[in-house]
Amino acid sequence: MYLTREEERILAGEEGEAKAKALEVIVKVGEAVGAERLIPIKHAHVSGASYMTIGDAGLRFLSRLAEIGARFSVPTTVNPVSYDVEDPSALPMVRLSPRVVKAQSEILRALEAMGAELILTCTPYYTEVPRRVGLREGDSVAWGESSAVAYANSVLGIHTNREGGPLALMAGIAGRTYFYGAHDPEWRKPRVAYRLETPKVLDETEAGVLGEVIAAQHRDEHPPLLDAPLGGEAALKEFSAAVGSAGSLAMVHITGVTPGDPGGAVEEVVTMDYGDLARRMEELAPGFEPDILYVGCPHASIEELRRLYRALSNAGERAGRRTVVSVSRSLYLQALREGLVERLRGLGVRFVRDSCLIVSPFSSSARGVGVATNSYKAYFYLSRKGVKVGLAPIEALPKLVS
Ligand SMILES: C[C@@](O)(CCOP(=O)(O)O)CC(=O)O
Ligand code: SF4
Repeated sequence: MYLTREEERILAGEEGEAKAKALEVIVKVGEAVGAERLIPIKHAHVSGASYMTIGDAGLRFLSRLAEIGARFSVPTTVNPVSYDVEDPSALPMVRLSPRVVKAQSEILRALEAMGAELILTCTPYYTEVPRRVGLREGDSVAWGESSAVAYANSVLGIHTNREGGPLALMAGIAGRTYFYGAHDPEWRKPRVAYRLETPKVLDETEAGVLGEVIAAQHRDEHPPLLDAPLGGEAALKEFSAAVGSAGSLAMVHITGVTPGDPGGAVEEVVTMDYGDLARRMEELAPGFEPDILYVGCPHASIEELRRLYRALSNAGERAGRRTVVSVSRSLYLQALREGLVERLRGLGVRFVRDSCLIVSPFSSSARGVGVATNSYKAYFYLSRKGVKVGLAPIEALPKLVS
C-alpha cells in the first residue's frame, strides 16, 4: 500500500505508540481488501460502546488504549450504551446491577479520555455534529453503526464503509481509513435496480420490510438502486436500518433522495410487487395485545415524536402509559423546546436517552413481554433475543392497546 511521508512517520511511532498501532490496523485491513492507499476522514462514529455488547474484554481494550495515551485525531462520537446516563431508571422492566453501571462508566471514561464526544446515539445525523464538523456530500468518514452508515451513504451522500467493532475507533485515532468501497465513486454506481410499483407511499414499517427484501436478495458488490416511494424521514431511517441489519448493505442509491448521479451503469432491473411487502407485513404484525409500544430504533426522529403525539392523543391513556421512546439527548432537547416532551410525558410516555431496548439489559428481563414497534430493526434484534415482538406503524400502535 502506498503511504505518504506523514503516514510512514506515524507508523514509525513519531506521533506515539497508540497512533502507530491504530494506523497499523487500518493499513492491514486495507491491504487485506486490496486498497492501494489511505484517505483522511473528517469524523468517526464508534459503535461498540455498550457494556452489554462489548463486555469485560471490550472494557479492558478501551481502558488499555486510553492508558497508553490514545487520542482521537478527528472529531469522534459514540453509539448508545446500556442505560440512560442521567436517568438509569428510565428503562422499563430493568434493574441495573452495580456491576453494569460501574463497567459502563469505565467505558465512557476511557472513550472521553481519548477525546470522544459522548453523544451516545445511533443517529448522529440528527445532532449538531454534521453541521459543527462541517460534513458535506462527498466527505469521507468512518462510522460503525450500520444504520447510520446506510443513512450517511444513501441519504446524505457522505462516504463511509461499515467500520464495525474497533475499526471506526482505530480510524478515529489514525485520522484516516483505507480508500475502498463506499469511498470510491466507481463502487457507488449501482448495477442492479429494484423498482416497486405501488398504489401508496410506503410508511416506515413498509420501508423496513422493503429493506429486508432487498438486503435478502441483493448479491452484486455495488450498492442497489431503489425506485420506490419512501414516505418521509422515518421511512428513510427505517429503510436504512433494515438494509444494514437484515443484510450488510452500506448503501442504497435511492432515486430522488441520494445526492449525485447514480452513474448510468444499471444492467439489471428487478420489478418488485407491493403484495409481497403486504404479505410480509401481515406475518410481522403483532397478533397480541402489547405490554410495550416502542418507537426509536434507530433513535426517534422529530417527525416520529410528532406523529406519536397525534396518535396517542386520540387513544386511551393506557396506550400512552405503555409507550417507550428511545431518543438521542440532542433530539430530546429539540423536542423539549417544542413542548413535545412535556405533552408526551403527560400522556404517560417514557423516554430513554443514550440507550435503547436492544443494547440495554431489557431483553434479559423481558421474558413473556409483548413489544409492538414501528421499527423493523427493533423487530429483527428483539425477536432474536427471545422477545415477543410485532411490527406496526406509529398510527396503528395505540390501537393495539384495549
Ligand atoms: C445493533 C446496533 O445498532 C447496536 C449495537 O451495537 P453496538 O453496541 O454499538 O456495537 C449496531 C449496528 O447495527 O451496527
Ligand atoms: S436504537 Fe436500534 S439502531 Fe440504535 S443502537 Fe439501539 S439497536 Fe442500534
